[in-house]
Amino acid sequence: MEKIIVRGGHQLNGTVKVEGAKNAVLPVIAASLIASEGKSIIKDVPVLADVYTINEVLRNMNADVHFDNNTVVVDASKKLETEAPFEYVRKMRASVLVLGPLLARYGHAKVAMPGGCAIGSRPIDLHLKGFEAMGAHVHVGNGFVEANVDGRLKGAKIYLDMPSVGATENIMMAASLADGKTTIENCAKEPEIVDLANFLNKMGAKIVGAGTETIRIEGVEKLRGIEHPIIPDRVEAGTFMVAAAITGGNVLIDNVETEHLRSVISKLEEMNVSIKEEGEGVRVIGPKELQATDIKTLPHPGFPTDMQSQMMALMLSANGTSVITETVFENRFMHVEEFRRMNAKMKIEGRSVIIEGPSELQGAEVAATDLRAAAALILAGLRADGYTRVTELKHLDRGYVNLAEKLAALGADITRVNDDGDVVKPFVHVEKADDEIIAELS
Ligand SMILES: CC(=O)N[C@H]1[C@@H](OP(=O)(O)OP(=O)(O)OC[C@H]2O[C@@H](n3ccc(=O)[nH]c3=O)[C@H](O)[C@@H]2O)O[C@H](CO)[C@@H](O)[C@@H]1O
Ligand SMILES: C=C(OP(=O)(O)O)C(=O)O
Repeated sequence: MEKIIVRGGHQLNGTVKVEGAKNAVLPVIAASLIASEGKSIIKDVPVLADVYTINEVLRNMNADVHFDNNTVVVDASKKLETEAPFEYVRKMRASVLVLGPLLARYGHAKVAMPGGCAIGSRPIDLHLKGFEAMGAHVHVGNGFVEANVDGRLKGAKIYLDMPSVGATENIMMAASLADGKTTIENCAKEPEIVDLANFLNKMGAKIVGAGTETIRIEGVEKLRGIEHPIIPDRVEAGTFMVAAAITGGNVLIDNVETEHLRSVISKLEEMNVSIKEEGEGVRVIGPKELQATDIKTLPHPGFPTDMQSQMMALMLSANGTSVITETVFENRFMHVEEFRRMNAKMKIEGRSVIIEGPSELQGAEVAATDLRAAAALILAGLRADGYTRVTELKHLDRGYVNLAEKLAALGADITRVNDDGDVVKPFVHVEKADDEIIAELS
């Protein structure tokens, strides 16, 4: 089993570049299934396990997919299969995002039901209600969800009980090819929704209002492949901001859209971290003493749940009592037990965690419980006394490109090793054939 070994106590200095956003590229690749003509050329794609997984989902449906040089090219113009089996959905919930495009284009889609995961139960009822409102028959049984429609989907007025990112994306993709107008109210406003709408509009869709709480879509008869660059990853950027802050370092983080990170920047500033825009990025300087603060996760533009565990790592080193309240996912505190192994002083009360800082963090063997927890444990390791060994790196590889190597380049004492203690490169090597990589992921 591979692990990352960090020895704390090194200030980070230098420049690091942020990759394209995982949560933007996955829906965009899924949306490329909708193009019945031409190729979709998706640029600035991060080399992540999740990207290989979604590419495999598409290949399995008979689409031609090539991934090289941070570019994914999808040709979905052939007749496609309309099913996604459990082996992919199990690895990555975002596989359900093929439902909307397939249903809209072929009138049929069948995808394994995603189960819960380490952060909560994560149902897809809002996606399905949206499809039903557009005239689809949805059947859930034998571990699959199957949706059918005779002819085209019909435009509809859809109100989401909560602003689900995935439901907004799935419905927006389906409505792009529906007959008539669709309105999605109380929809998600995340930057990744805007990126997907921009991609679809370039393909010929008619979508207005993405980034606000009402999206209006006028369906068109067909969409064609086009070229599109992916927005920078705001969560990776936020993770490096915390890395600079927790080590009292001075790091220029390049390729950052500060507008997407307002809530994170504002909280870091409350903790005495200095953040200044510089060129296409931000310079982050950690203070001598971090100040405690409180955060509550909320849909965008509120504080993102995907930065909750990294901020928890930072709060452990802050002076005073900090409170984190998680409102987006019901169970995203699995990392608390792992932090406790590092001598963290904190307790869970309902949906909140109370952190009495500063904790004298000690290196320990810890296991990543989900993707962001993996990053958070590494961040805590940058500060802790002695060696921290982080296992279960399959979570990390879903969403971070070369995190250990990027931190090492900034001056961290960090390596990734295999069972024999030999230093390993990250699991993905662009020069390898896709099928070799898939074999490693399985
Ligand atoms: C690939 C991707 O983009 N993943 C992101 C996406 O996940 P994802 O799209 O799965 O998250 P949602 O916004 O849909 O989920 C938010 C909340 O709504 C609930 N819900 C959602 C759909 C539904 O039909 N019924 C329902 O009850 C979920 O259980 C959760 O409690 O947004 C999350 C919230 O910002 C992020 O943490 C994830 O990183
Ligand atoms: C929860 C996350 O992703 P996913 O929805 O793909 O599980 C995440 O990116 O932190």
